[in-house]
Amino acid sequence: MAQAWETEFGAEGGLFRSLRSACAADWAAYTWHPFVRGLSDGTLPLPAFRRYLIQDYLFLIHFARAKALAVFKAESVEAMRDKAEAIRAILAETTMHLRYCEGWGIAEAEVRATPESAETVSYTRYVIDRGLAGDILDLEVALAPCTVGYGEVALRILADPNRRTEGNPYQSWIDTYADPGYQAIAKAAAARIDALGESHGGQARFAILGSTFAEAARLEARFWQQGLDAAEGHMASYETARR
Ligand SMILES: Cc1ncc(CN)c(N)n1
Repeated sequence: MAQAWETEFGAEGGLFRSLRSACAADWAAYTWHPFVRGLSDGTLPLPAFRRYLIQDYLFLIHFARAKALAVFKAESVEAMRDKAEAIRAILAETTMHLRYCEGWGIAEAEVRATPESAETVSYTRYVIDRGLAGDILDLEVALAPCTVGYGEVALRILADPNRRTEGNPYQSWIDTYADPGYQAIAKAAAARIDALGESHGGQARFAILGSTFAEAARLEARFWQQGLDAAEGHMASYETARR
């Protein structure tokens, strides 16, 4: 039987699912990364999460810029309106980040002053570049692994038999992406890829679109990995526990 996250996003035969299955190994490495499994069972070392979360705040600011580019490149006024709403949602997402940081005694000004990591720069600027060089479909395909992937990550966590539900320090992170509001955004992003695939020649452009999508999925996996790498001193016992 298919898992919930396999059927929840995009339509059967649509461009989103074709892109996801064309890079199945990269996609699985992203959406069920050891970092994600550590969020689920609550064993992720806190320094790994802290590093990730601060960089993710910076990531979201640049992602909002990429979405603003999607307003510029939009094919219709309706699409512009939807994207404007998506920008509002992505900036609202950062409130969760700031709540965690506040709990650690880290003020927003300090988060903003943190230098971007190579992983943050490479992922965000890659997406912006795909949008600048291409059309709205190239850009939306580069954006989709972010928006849809976290929807899938949350569903995988909810279905995880090892999930820690009591006293999980990462519960509010999980709640943010399992929330019906976020899930609806993720579904709409996958549906948009399907629709643009139809209207903008997705099949004829599949080779380049597939490589953009797979690259973004790999950049997502590296984004988690930077958290684990930053917590190296704490990692030996974590990795032993994961085996
Ligand atoms: C790196 C990354 N990818 C996706 C998301 C979900 N918007 C996020 N917050 N950060």
